[in-house]
Amino acid sequence: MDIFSARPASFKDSSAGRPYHILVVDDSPLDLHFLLNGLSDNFVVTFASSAQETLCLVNQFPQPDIILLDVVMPEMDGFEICTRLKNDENTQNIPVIFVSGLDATVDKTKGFNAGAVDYITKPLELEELEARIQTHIRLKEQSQYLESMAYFDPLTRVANRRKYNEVLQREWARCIRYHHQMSMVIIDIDFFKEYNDTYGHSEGDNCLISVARLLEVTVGRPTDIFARIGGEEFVLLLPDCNAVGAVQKAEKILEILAHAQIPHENSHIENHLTVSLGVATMHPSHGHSALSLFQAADDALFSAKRDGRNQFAIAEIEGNLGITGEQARQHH
Ligand SMILES: Nc1nc2c(ncn2[C@@H]2O[C@H](COP(=O)(O)OP(=O)(O)OP(=O)(O)O)[C@@H](O)[C@H]2O)c(=O)[nH]1
Repeated sequence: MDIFSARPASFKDSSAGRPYHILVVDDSPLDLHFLLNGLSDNFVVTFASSAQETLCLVNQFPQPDIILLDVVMPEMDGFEICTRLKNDENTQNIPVIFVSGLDATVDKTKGFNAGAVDYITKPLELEELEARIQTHIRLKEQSQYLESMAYFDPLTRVANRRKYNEVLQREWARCIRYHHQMSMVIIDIDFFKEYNDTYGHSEGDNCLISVARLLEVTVGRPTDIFARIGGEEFVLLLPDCNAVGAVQKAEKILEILAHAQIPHENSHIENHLTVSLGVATMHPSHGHSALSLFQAADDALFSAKRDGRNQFAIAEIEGNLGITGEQARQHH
């Protein structure tokens, strides 16, 4: 789903461009099978009759949009299944509705405490069930939409500084744990003030969008992130990446921009748009914050600007934390 596209005007238009997928978990699903046949064609239904089958199906793509979960099940009851789904970051956002013959308040409360969004007692009314399912899917889509708005830059649609900061903190901790290196490349457009002055602010905006589209492809792994962290400043964060890999990324970025030839007649150094880059690699450790990696890359960026722009510079980091520029060049 394009996170910036308008939300569906009516429930008929699934934002995923397909019918919504309901996973029904029930050890004796015959009654439900019969009832759910009456659902509109906005939905497709899959059945699971055990905890094991459920935990397998929820991790298959595309994941269910919603789960209808029975309480009384052999081996593992519905409360336990729900708790497991909510404790797993891959499945915690799938809304769970309990569907049960147990109508005591204590059971309903237990269901909500396990993380369910609703608890419906049997016998079921199809119309009410469908209305509740629609409401919960809509609420989930709205909260997903709001969440993505908070994490993406509205102009370029790449991750914003907030998202970058969260990923940086998380990946820094992970690299400490596994003794992996982490690299960062800060990318700053050269003479962007002149670009705006020459072509106008609106063309400047379009230019930022073009640069984002061109450079986001340098993200190679699911843990990498490309973000806009300032007006004309982007960052490529590369967990589990050594200095040689980071230098290769910086070279690739220079190559992409040289190839794109975005006109910039007042750039002072070329007749097309260029960028300067600061590259840093560290062995994350408890004694240092993730900010030290950013600081090192930023200092390197300053050197690249000072030395003439349209180039990268590698951070010189003292001690056993960092990889010196000389080492990176030799490996390369
Ligand atoms: N169009 C547009 N311009 C922006 C945006 N954010 C920042 N800028 C402009 O980017 C320019 C950055 O200027 P400087 O920091 O002087 O940097 P520069 O001109 O690129 O010079 P060097 O970095 O030294 O090569 C300023 O003119 C800002 O107004 C934006 O969202 N859209």
